[in-house]
Amino acid sequence: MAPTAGGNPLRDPRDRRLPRLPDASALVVFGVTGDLSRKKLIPAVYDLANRGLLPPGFVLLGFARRDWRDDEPFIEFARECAEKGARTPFREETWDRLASSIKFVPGSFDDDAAFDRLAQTLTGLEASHGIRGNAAFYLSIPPSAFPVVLKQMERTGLADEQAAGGWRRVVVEKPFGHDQESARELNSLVDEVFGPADVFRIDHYLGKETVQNLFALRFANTLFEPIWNSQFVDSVQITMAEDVGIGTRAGFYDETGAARDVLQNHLLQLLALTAMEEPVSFGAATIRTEKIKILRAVSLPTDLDRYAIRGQYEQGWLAGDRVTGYLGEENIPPSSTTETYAAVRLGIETRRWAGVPFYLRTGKRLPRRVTEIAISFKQAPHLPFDATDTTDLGHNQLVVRVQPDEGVTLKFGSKVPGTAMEVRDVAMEFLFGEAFTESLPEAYERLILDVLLGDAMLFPDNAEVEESWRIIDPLEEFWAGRKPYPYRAGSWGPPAADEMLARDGRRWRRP
Ligand SMILES: NC(=O)C1=CN([C@@H]2O[C@H](COP(=O)(O)OP(=O)(O)OC[C@H]3O[C@@H](n4cnc5c(N)ncnc54)[C@H](OP(=O)(O)O)[C@@H]3O)[C@@H](O)[C@H]2O)C=CC1
Ligand SMILES: O=C1O[C@H](COP(=O)(O)O)[C@@H](O)[C@H](O)[C@H]1O
Repeated sequence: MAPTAGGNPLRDPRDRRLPRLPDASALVVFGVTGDLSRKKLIPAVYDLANRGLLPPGFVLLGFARRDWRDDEPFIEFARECAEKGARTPFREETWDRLASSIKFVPGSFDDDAAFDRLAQTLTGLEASHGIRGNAAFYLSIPPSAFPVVLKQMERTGLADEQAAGGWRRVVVEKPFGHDQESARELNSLVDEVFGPADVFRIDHYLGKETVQNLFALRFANTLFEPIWNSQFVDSVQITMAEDVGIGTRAGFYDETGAARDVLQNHLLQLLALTAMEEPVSFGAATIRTEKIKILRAVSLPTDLDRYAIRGQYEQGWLAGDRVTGYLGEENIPPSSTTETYAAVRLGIETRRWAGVPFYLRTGKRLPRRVTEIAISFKQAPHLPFDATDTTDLGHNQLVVRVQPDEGVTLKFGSKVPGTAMEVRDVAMEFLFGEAFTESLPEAYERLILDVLLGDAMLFPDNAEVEESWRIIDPLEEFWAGRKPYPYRAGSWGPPAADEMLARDGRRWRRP
């Protein structure tokens, strides 16, 4: 058996399908009553328990400002979240097992005594649940609270592995900073309190199976590599469209906007995975090395006025329902200029990608929820057909559908049956749901498990985060003080975004 770089050479490759079980440990969730925790984290913990992927001696420890004197109300709260949000069926047997390892500590982030109680509770879990000093701290809290919670952990020694006698890790939610400078400050604080190897900056898009499939598609096949470059690729479009509005997250969203919320992280990560070179092996360091090279090579258009478009939704119709405009949403100031849509043309200054535009767009209240990467290939250099109009012919396209309808589509020209030599585009489809019996796990299941296992491969590092802000900061500076273009809820964004592509002789794909 050939040795694999970075892994155990004696390991049978088939063993990779066997589940890995983390050490006995506690997952401490700050902000456990918040939106993310209710909808994603608690259900993901339940799903992991249901799949038998949590170790004996696992504890879920919630920290929040609720007047819950003992564990019971939190256990009830967590049960509701699991029943509502879990992907796998709700089973009393799984729940009973999990419920016996659910704990709660009430407190506010500025309350020293609460953090002291948290530290004591963790120490006590050694005797009651045998967690061996292992704990991961998940900061599912407003980004403005990251520093105070990190400082509390430093003060109480919660991050101190030697004192704990086990591992200590921290998971920091996005957005990581507000710009490059604040990201740098946060990076130095978090790396100082925990040590760089114990910091897991989460970007849940990397936990999606369909995003990881980019590695397989690109590096497990010979088919695509020879054409994955500027000689054959005309352009790349990365779309993350949402039909939802801002929901109950007005305070967070109005301070953040679409570019900081998802362009800086999810979309730039998708760009990096699409464009990066093959890593020498599959590990955190090697993958990060390739991603950072791409992020460093990203260039912004000189003409931001034409190639960086942002918008804000106005009232409109979605799936037959009338929906309010952004300025009419609860708790949004009527004069807000925060964008809910952003589109930009980026370049990648490398030999492989020189001259290939990467168009990125994201928006709320667009017609449907869809995330995809569409790679458009150049037209064949010669078309031997007697057709009057060949402009639309033979633009092959490979579309990686991240969600929904997870899969890959290959578009190519085919002869239309009949006596004439008429060619029309057809599509060849691969659907995860049809090809595999295994269902797709939620991103947070995979990422929480990886944190407990100490596997940082799917987590961006500090350099990636800072480099991403290097790309976003000039956009934010350019947009500051300018009003976003309005667009109707239920439309595909402001007309200025269509004009941006039309200027280049292209148009957005309608997914
Ligand atoms: N929601 C989502 O879909 C996503 C969120 N994220 C990120 O996850 C993080 C959490 O987001 P989200 O859950 O939406 O935010 P929420 O505002 O819904 O929740 C924040 C949580 O933090 C608690 N909290 C706030 N201030 C304090 C304080 N001073 N002391 C103690 N607890 C406090 C809140 O408690 P209380 O209820 O008492 O106010 C609540 O439990 C953010 O960084 C966000 O950017 C990332 C991706 C998606
Ligand atoms: O990070 C975020 O992602 C969600 C969308 O996530 P998805 O997995 O459902 O595509 C987005 O709604 C939110 O604004 C953003 O913070």
